[in-house]
Amino acid sequence: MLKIINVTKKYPKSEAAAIKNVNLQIKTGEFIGILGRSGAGKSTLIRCINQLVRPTSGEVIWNGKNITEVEGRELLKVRCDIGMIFQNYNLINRVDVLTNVLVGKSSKIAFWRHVIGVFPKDKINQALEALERVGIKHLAYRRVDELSGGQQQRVAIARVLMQNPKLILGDEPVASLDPITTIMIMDFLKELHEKEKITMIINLHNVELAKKYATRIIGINDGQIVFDGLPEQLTDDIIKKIYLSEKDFV
Ligand SMILES: Nc1ncnc2c1ncn2[C@@H]1O[C@H](COP(=O)(O)OP(=O)(O)OP(=O)(O)O)[C@@H](O)[C@H]1O
Repeated sequence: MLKIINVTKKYPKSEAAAIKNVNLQIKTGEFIGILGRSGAGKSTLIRCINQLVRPTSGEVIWNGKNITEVEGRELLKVRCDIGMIFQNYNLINRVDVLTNVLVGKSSKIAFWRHVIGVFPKDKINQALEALERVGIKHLAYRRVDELSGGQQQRVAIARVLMQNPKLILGDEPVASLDPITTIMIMDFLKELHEKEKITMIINLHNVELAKKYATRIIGINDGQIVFDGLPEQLTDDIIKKIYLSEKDFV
């Protein structure tokens, strides 16, 4: 489904690469938890998958095609297949939940179509259905900035579901949530993964969460993969290998 071949990303003006020669193969139906300390390169890695960050070198093969140079409509199609949820939800504040589900943040045209009231009825019904699936249809006409963090993350998930994604990327989607809401959101992602066979690649700060939900864990340290295995293989020594940096020993 997804192959990451020798991917390196070096941001302009930074001395070191954020990720270095990363190689990964992800199969349909996996639930991947990515672990690593702050700055290890987790966000960069998942953003290289949907091309929000363009790799400096290497290839990202999505369903047989190298997407590192894909642009325009073709890139939009890839981003439809690969939904993404974020720590800060990435919603349009001051507008209602339904509008947020109907339009992506990047889709200004879709936003104006809504403002002038020309969204097709079937799209509205589809959005309401997505909200029902995440359990917040009753909030459809509330402004998103009046909702709790957990409710806002559900709106973001409903928006992604509108795309019928084959893969969902999560960039620390529960990092801003309290423990109970975290479990509710992670349970919901697991349910989507199991019932709808959506592949998940989720960055997580918390080892226990990764062990509980992921079918495979990838550990990144200093831009490189230092562990790739099953949750039960995550021993204390491996956790140290993921979280301790060479700089800690200097
Ligand atoms: N846009 C950018 N420009 C320059 N450097 C960047 C940029 N984004 C990230 N970096 C650097 O790349 C490295 C990896 O960052 P990244 O955000 O991928 O790590 P992370 O593991 O997701 O960290 P966190 O858990 O704190 O979000 C860091 O050294 C960071 O400072």
